[in-house]
Amino acid sequence: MTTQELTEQIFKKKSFLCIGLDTDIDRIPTYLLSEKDPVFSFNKAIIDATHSYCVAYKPNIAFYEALGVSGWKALKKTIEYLHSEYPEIYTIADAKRGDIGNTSKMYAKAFFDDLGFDSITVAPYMGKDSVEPFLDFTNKHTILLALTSNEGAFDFQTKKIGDQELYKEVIKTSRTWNNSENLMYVVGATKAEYLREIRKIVPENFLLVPGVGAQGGSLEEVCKYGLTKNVGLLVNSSRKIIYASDSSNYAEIAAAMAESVQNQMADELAKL
Ligand SMILES: O=C(O)c1cc(=O)[nH]c(=O)n1[C@@H]1O[C@H](COP(=O)(O)O)[C@@H](O)[C@H]1O
Repeated sequence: MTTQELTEQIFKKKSFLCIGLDTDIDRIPTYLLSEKDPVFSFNKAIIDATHSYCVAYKPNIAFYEALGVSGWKALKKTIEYLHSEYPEIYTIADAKRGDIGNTSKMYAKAFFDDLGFDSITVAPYMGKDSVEPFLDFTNKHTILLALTSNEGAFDFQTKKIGDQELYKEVIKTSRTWNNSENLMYVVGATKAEYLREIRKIVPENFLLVPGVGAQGGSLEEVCKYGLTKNVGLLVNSSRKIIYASDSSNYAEIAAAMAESVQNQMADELAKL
């Protein structure tokens, strides 16, 4: 999906919500465990109930890999279901990959070609030749970790090299790489005030902002510093939405939670 198509969907649905499919077999309603593929059943119900309130889904690959072959099958069924039933939805493989060039190329093929995701999260630590194999793909986005939502972000990302913080160096340098127009950046909602500085470097790029909901980030603050005239934000919430209830009407309750976030987003978009 192109950036333009994503932006059109955002204005159409008045939402820049990304729902994280961090589907944990230990947290889904127990009655689903008797089903053939409990993880897919859960995802399908969540997607059917919430798709009109969001523009993107982000399965976190760890939750699927942890289950071995059955987890990978559930992931594949989930992405195929999205492609066939809701092709307008933008998909993010939260895989946080990145390796020497020929290995990155294989990761890119796995997530873009085989699974058909629109985008993937990538760690910048190994530099240009580890990221460019992802950027080679047309109409696919590479979402580079810039300033993450966790406490450990302060261990390295905000440390200065020369006269600027590492996360700024990552963003600035990545803009010189081949096909850098395919880049988006991860910035944690828990560090919303940093968005003011980040927007000076990347006034237009889309940012994936996780950390509202369970991690306590504020949507209002994120919008204050991060929204652009073309929106430029995908705000992710996982646990707060998908585990809003563990009763039999869990999908309905998740939809109500997603709708309330979408309503706040519609208010923010109305201010543009
Ligand atoms: O790349 C990510 O999506 C990510 C980056 C980051 O800085 N912080 C962060 O929480 N995430 C992911 O975003 C999701 C947040 O989940 P919740 O805290 O449950 O909303 C998880 O899948 C995290 O792995």
